[in-house]
Amino acid sequence: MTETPGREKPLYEAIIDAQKLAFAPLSFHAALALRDLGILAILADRRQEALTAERIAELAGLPIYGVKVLLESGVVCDLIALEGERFRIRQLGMLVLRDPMTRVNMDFTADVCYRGMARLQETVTTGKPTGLRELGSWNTIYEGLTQLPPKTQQSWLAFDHYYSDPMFPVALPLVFADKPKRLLDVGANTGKFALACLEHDAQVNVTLLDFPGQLELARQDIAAKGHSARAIYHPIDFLDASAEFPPDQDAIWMSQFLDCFGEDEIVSILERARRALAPNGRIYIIETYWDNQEHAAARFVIAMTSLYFACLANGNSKMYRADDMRGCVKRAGLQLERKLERFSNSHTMFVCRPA
Ligand SMILES: C[S@@+](CC[C@H](N)C(=O)[O-])C[C@H]1O[C@@H](n2cnc3c(N)ncnc32)[C@H](O)[C@@H]1O
Repeated sequence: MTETPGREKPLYEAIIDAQKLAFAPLSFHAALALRDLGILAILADRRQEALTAERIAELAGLPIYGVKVLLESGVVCDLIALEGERFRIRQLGMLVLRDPMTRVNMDFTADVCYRGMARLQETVTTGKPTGLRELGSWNTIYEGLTQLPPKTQQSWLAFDHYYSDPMFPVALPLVFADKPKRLLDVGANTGKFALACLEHDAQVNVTLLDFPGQLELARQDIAAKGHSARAIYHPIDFLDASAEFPPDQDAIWMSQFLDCFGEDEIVSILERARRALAPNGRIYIIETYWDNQEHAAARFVIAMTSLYFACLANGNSKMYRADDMRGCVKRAGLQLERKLERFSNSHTMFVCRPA
């Protein structure tokens, strides 16, 4: 892939961008405080009338000094406009307050990544997820997912689900066009896709593969919806290359899963998936490739997510380019039967069969 450099910005704009980077952790916390202390909501609710700092402090029930500090940082960060002595919310402030993607990303950054990310340089030099120490003493974040503090776990799950859930209804007809009777959900997490499959097709049996804690959450949700009879829970550590998958699967589903592993691990997982296929079975790999995005915001979010994988998740995984995954597919003895590029906003589906 060749990146064509765009025209350079004027120097004065680049100087401001450089200062935004220099102060990024501070402006991040200012935006978070403006959001979570209710100041942005106060401004949004009274968008027609600009408010003085004193009035905002009064409405928020906060000391005037801190409110002024936040408001003024919000002004230079373009969240808030200053009109004479009064403040009014701007478009960026509205996005921080109301845009679901921005909220999910800010919560994930604040609750999961923020403290650990200060160890990024150590991660790069050692290849270890050194930031994970801030959350717990596991080798990977996945081992500890169900033991994270509630707010951290909630922000992790919200981030995961935000980028998966809307894709499931688009993917279901594609996967079920082949009428699979046995489907394996590899890295099933809390069972959202497995549950969607069980509700979509009354004939399908689904086996869920993940760590035991995640499977227990899935088991509860699937039982609550009355589908326990067609669900099998198979605890596994995918890093154990000798852990084969349950065989004779018509469809093997891997959604936003392979990005949790390094390339050699991906090849090992795909080889085991290949061996678990029934004669006409297919493997469905769904990923968001950072080099294959329509919108600059999606490309930015996906590329930044690699820093989380490095520093907090496991130290050797990342968001891949489509060609990286194509290479792993080939190494695992599979052929790419179909490639559905951005079949659902940011997601690309590889449909694979044994070569
Ligand atoms: C990013 S989530 C993807 C969840 C879901 N497939 C989706 O589309 O949202 C990755 C899942 O893989 C599981 N996982 C990662 N590494 C694992 C390992 N070594 N053994 C077992 N499960 C693992 C995690 O527990 C998590 O549930």
